[in-house]
Amino acid sequence: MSKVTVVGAGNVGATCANVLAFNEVADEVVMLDVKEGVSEGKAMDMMQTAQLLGFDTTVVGCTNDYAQTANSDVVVITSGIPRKPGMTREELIGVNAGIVKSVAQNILKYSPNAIIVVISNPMDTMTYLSLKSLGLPKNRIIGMGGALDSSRFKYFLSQALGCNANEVEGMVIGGHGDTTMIPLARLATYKGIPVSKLLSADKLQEVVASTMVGGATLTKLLGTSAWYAPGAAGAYVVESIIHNQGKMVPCSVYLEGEYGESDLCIGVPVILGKNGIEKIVELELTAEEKELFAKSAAAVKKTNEALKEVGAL
Ligand SMILES: NC(=O)C1=CN([C@@H]2O[C@H](COP(=O)(O)OP(=O)(O)OC[C@H]3O[C@@H](n4cnc5c(N)ncnc54)[C@H](O)[C@@H]3O)[C@@H](O)[C@H]2O)C=CC1
Ligand SMILES: O=C([O-])CC(=O)C(=O)O
Repeated sequence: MSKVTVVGAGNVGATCANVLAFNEVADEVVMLDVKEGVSEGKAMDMMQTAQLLGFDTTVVGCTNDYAQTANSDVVVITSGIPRKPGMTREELIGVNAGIVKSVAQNILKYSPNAIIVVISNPMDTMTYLSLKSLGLPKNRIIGMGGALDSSRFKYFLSQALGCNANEVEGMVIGGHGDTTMIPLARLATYKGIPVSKLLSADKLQEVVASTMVGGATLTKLLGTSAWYAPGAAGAYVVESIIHNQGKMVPCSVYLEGEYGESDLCIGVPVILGKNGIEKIVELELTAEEKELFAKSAAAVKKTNEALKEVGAL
């Protein structure tokens, strides 16, 4: 029996739960929200698609009843407010730090062995907060951002190349912020061919820039932040863990000297499996990439400092 809980049944949480159910990633998916009846309603709505879509996962909704989340293998935290056009993710810290901290503590009471996937923004800082306040081993606290950013990178590359996005490889490391993301253009390929051989330097720079502000662009169009790709990216990370897939996915994880950094959570490639983070992969970066990474880490650390100001740490 495998069980996943998704906390926050809003745009991202409900989409994530829906993808988990549709793909039969777990036997049971529990959605929990503070809004009376919303999780229950969305769970019932999803269960009424089971016959149409042909899945056997059971989706359960509850209003703030953590007993129903008991013994989850993986818990996804999406609770908190999203940004509005013109805002940065970092501006959400004041409201979201308190929400994420209390949710993480409640979760652990009922699922002491769960692996926790943090999605709420500012995600790297919320991952750091969860790790520090729960005191769990670092392999069990994973921030989701790189899976989404890499998917957007591959989308923009495929648009520039005029090819199928499934045939493009690429990774985004660094912080999950408009200015902290590092799309690794040097390592991106189309069917094994470096994209730098197929696109001009200017075009490639355009793709990198579009990827970095991918979330902001959608927020401007939608009036709130995106949810289809974020929810699917959350489900992708959960599936990699629950099905012990051993996939390499950039995730926000606690560094202790890797990439020359320590005491922060930031996006780097990791191998995901049944223990959560099975291994941190250390890429050989160029001097320029190393400099970008150091700058990104400094910015993430600065946001982490605000956790003390808002009384969360
Ligand atoms: N890491 C990433 O790649 C991404 C992160 N996000 C972030 O995910 C978060 C959620 O975004 P959306 O789903 O669009 O927002 P939303 O507003 O649609 O949903 C958030 C839900 O959290 C619930 N909630 C608030 N406090 C709660 C608590 N204490 N316990 C349980 N539930 C609680 C709300 O009632 C609401 O239903 C935001 O912080 C957003 O910035 C969004 C997209 C991508
Ligand atoms: O842009 C936002 O605020 C939400 C998010 O993290 C994303 O879609 O990448």
